[in-house]
Amino acid sequence: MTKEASWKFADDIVVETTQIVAARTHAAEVGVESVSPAIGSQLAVIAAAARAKSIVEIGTGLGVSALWMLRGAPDATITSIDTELEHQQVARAALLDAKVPANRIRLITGTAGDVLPRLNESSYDLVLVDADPASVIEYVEHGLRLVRQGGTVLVPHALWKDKVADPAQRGDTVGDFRTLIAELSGSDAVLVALSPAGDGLLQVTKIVE
Ligand SMILES: C[S@@+](CC[C@H](N)C(=O)[O-])C[C@H]1O[C@@H](n2cnc3c(N)ncnc32)[C@H](O)[C@@H]1O
Repeated sequence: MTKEASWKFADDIVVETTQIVAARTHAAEVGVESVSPAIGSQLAVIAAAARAKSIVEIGTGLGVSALWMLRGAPDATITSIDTELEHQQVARAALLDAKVPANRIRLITGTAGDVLPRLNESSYDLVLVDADPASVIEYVEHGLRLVRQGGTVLVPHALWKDKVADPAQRGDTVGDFRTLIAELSGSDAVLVALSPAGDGLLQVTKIVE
């Protein structure tokens, strides 16, 4: 068996809810890349294990990652940022359809770079970083400011289409992911794990305030 077969297996065994399947289909139709089923299920497990009550999501998309995180942490409030109002309208409908109470869904339409500085520091259990990859380092810095001690920043696509691990690959996004992973891995302020499922999931838990 190849690694590809194992990754396909990890995606294929996941059972998604009807709302997640619908959101994923809708996202594909409008060309938005949702987290894979294997990553989504991992997000749910992390959210559940953290007993997350407050989540920030950078990059709502059509709601796939939000639906997964709230499946793991059904009591959580999600604050999700996206530049596209149409994406968020579909995501809100999907979350409501999944019985997430309206008062726990806070969707902010805007640029993450403008919105993140306005959020309170050390106030969130989880921050998911999944918007424009050119700003991933900036968003993770914000994420680590926003999570409480013991909180976790999650970065899907951290292996960026298998390019991060390939020394022959160059480019700003690849370089930024390499820098991010290397710098965080050498930091005493966080615990870091890089899961190779899907397109990679970087998990960064803040252990020092
Ligand atoms: C990869 S998609 C998010 C997918 C979503 N997390 C999921 O798995 O269902 C990236 C989203 O980030 C949004 N986006 C791009 N640049 C942004 C920015 N500067 N600030 C906020 N959102 C941004 C896009 O509109 C898009 O909906």
